[in-house]
Amino acid sequence: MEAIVVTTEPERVQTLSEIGLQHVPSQYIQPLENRPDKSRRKTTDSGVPVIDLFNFDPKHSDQLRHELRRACKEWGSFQITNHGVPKKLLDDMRNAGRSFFNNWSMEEKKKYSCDSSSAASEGYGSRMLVKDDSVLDWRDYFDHHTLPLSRRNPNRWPSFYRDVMVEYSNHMKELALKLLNMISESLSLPSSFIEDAVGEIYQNITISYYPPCPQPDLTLGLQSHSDMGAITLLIQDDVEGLHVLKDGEWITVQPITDAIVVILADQTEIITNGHYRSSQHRAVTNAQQARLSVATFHDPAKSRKISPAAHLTSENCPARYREVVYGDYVSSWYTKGPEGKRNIDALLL
Ligand SMILES: O=C(O)CCC(=O)C(=O)O
Ligand SMILES: [Fe+2]
Repeated sequence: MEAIVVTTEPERVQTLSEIGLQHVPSQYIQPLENRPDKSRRKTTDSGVPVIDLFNFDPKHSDQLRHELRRACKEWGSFQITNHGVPKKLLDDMRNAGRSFFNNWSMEEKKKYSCDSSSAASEGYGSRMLVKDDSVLDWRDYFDHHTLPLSRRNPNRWPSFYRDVMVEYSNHMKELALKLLNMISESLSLPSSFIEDAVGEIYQNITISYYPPCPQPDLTLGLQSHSDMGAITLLIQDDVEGLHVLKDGEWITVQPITDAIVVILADQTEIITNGHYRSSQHRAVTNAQQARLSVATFHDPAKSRKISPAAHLTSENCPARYREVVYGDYVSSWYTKGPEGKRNIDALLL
């Protein structure tokens, strides 16, 4: 007998927030061990590294490779300044997201709804995973398929920000490739090594909107995970909420208006044979203010095979990860859920 699948449109978190609930619905309550526990959160110590890129001036490249090496080894995430992306473009992108989430009616927004029954579908949604027994994130988002051009269809995006999105996509791709090249060099690999291993870049841009939450201590804006692809470039507004895990402690990534947060993702960990680790991160909520971030993901094609660089393996340092077809990795992430870094751990030899 064929199963009957009821696909009711899921509730948007913004609606729950705006009707003024005192208590969040039970599906949003995290198990005790995942709740943001303030006593375990360091805020005073040195935060994630902030690296000045000096607009890629070759005068600074030795120093830069050194700083990148440290940040990638010890953190897997860092902030960059003087990255060459116009500050106005960062603001335009944030303002585009704010206008959509704050100024559009729910009816207008829902015209752009993603297909909630399939993973990673483009558009406006709330639920990230396909499985429906997982705790829900206190987040709404709008995902855009931006690259390669064959999967870009700006008609699926609100017309008022199409030009901004295209310009932002171009700048982020260029920056991501420059960073991957420097990251390769920082491991004494040929400069294009990671870029070549990843192949054609698949880029998605996700605007995340975290409405105020009446019970921030019980919920997460986005559960703990590492990103699946190669490298993520993220901008946030001035509301704190992004945490990265470092030596068992959750560290707040302090908002810096003109900086871009770089997050190494799982395929970079595999390619570098674990010399560089992907960063485990999460977003928390707060009761007062909505928070907005824009994450740009750079991933391999689904058919791409990813494996550790031969240069980084030897008799003393054998390959630590099994080769994986990227599309299989993505399917397992969406069906099992990220649960921290469980997916990449499953590839460990
Ligand atoms: O909103 C944030 O700061 C984090 C977003 C994120 O980690 C993601 O979309 O993968
Ligand atoms: Fe992420």
